[in-house]
Amino acid sequence: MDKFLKALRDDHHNFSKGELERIAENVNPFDFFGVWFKEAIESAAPEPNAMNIATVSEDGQPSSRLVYLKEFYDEGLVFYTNYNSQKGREIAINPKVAAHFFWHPLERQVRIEGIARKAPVSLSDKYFESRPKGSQLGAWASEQSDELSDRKDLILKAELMEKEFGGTIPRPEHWGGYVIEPIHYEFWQGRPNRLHDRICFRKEGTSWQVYRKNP
Ligand SMILES: Cc1cc2nc3c(=O)[nH]c(=O)nc-3n(C[C@H](O)[C@H](O)[C@H](O)COP(=O)(O)O)c2cc1C
Ligand SMILES: Cc1ncc(COP(=O)(O)O)c(C=O)c1O
Repeated sequence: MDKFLKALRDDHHNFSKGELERIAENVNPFDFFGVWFKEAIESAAPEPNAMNIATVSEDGQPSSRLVYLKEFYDEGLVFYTNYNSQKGREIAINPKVAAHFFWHPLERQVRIEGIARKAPVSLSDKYFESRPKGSQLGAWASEQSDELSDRKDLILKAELMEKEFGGTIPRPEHWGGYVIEPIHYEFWQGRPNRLHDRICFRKEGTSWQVYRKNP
């Protein structure tokens, strides 16, 4: 085995930076997520809003990729993307998704399962307007996830779009937000000897069932 990989394999890092005692029954996991997210931003965690999103294809093949969490909306988590992308096409058929955050300096991860729905048009418009012009043109130029035979075509398309629109770039209909409505949360805090804390919330009707899982 490669000696670098061996060094990693042999580094049995003992998680010891925190603990997660039982959370009171009446805590809303969304608010709890907000507290952890704020702490992640305040920590040295790189890209604390980078979240892995997993979707599943029509034939059951999961795939995942990082996106940026851009806002909380109505107790949902919002990210923006191309609706015709692989993830967009998969969500259109099966809106069940999983989201995952890892905040290394805090030795914490959060797992979320939920349902993704397109964000209201007004929210997507507002966010699109706030993006740098280059990224706005990129959203027009990129047929995200489709095969690209030559990068030059992509650059050319962005230049053409710039000429076509001039000043203000409208939001393409195929680009916008998804709001993930969580139905399950897991808050994971690393603990010594692999005896980690895992506190979960499962939605039962309109309330949340809180329970602890074995590490
Ligand atoms: C840190 C990071 C953040 C990203 N954020 C986004 C994002 O917010 N939206 C997006 O469409 N792609 C984002 N990407 C690119 C995606 O990971 C992915 O390559 C792209 O969305 C195409 O995914 P798909 O083909 O599975 O649909 C990001 C990549 C990284 C590494
Ligand atoms: C293709 C793509 N779309 C969207 C985003 C995120 O949105 P924004 O560019 O507005 O930060 C990213 C971030 O890396 C991205 O790579």
